[in-house]
Amino acid sequence: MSVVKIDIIGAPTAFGQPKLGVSLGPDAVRFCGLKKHLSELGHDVADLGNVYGSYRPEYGTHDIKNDEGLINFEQVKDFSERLASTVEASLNRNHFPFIVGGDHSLSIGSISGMANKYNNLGVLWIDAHGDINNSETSPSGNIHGMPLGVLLGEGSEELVNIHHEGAKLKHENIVLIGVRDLDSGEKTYIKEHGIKCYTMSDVERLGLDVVITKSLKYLQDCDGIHLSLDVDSLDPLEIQGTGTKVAGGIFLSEMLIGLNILSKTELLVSADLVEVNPLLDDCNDTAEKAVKIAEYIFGQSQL
Ligand SMILES: NC(=[NH2+])NCCC[C@H](N)C(=O)O
Ligand SMILES: [Mn+2]
Ligand SMILES: [Mn+2]
Repeated sequence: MSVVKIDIIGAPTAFGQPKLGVSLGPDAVRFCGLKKHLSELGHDVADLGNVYGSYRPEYGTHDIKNDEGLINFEQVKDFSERLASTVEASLNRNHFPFIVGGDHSLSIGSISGMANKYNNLGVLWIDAHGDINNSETSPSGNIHGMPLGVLLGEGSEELVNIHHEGAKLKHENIVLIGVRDLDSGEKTYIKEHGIKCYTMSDVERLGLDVVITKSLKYLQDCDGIHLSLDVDSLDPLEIQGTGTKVAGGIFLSEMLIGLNILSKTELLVSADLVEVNPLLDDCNDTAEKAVKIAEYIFGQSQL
């Protein structure tokens, strides 16, 4: 990757899911030297601090469901608006917004913030989950299981219209990678809309390097690519500190091979790194690994 101006944007939201601690993710990752490590790769790195909405996640409000069954709806909406504005401002300075979470509902805000500049944005979604539910298909009401659904224009209109009206992504511009725990409504949705999907079995069969190479080819006509990486895509044997672990995931060594390939494309314009929860972690080990992942996104290599 050529040298970029990286804006680290902390997105300490926890409203998209029920477990305390994920709002501490951005600081846990900072404590492992995120800024220093990215700077050592030659990039010009600024840490913009954390984005806060009007509600503070550490006080915990995981009990309010709206009429559509969405939990913490007002909080997620409010946070997403703020994050979208911060991301857009970063883009307007021609910087690379690097959003560190926080739960995965934050991608509603981050990707909405990209959509004014990129009207043909590609997304690589590396995750154990599809996060493509909507108010109808969600088994839980947790909005971190719905960001892709929202960005594709499904479900709650108020969430769909965040930052500006309408869907922010096209079905043909999304690639799901490493998924192994899809809800039945998600499976139907993916098939009906022909969404490109490399399941965990595909990753095992082909290798993550081949999967990423194929994905980049598939997205080659996009005007930019956003990476959204949920740390629960990794195997729980290596990643303790995250809220919805699923066995049989990607190992860190393989993730780094894939990211090394990704880092070579000039189309990569923004990224989210989400779901690090230090309260579920073992001595901040997951945050350490998240920093390693961040380094490889920005061009680190073993030699
Ligand atoms: N970003 C995540 N970890 N998402 C987990 C989602 C789990 C489940 N599919 C749900 O919708 O509730
Ligand atoms: Mn996940
Ligand atoms: Mn996710």
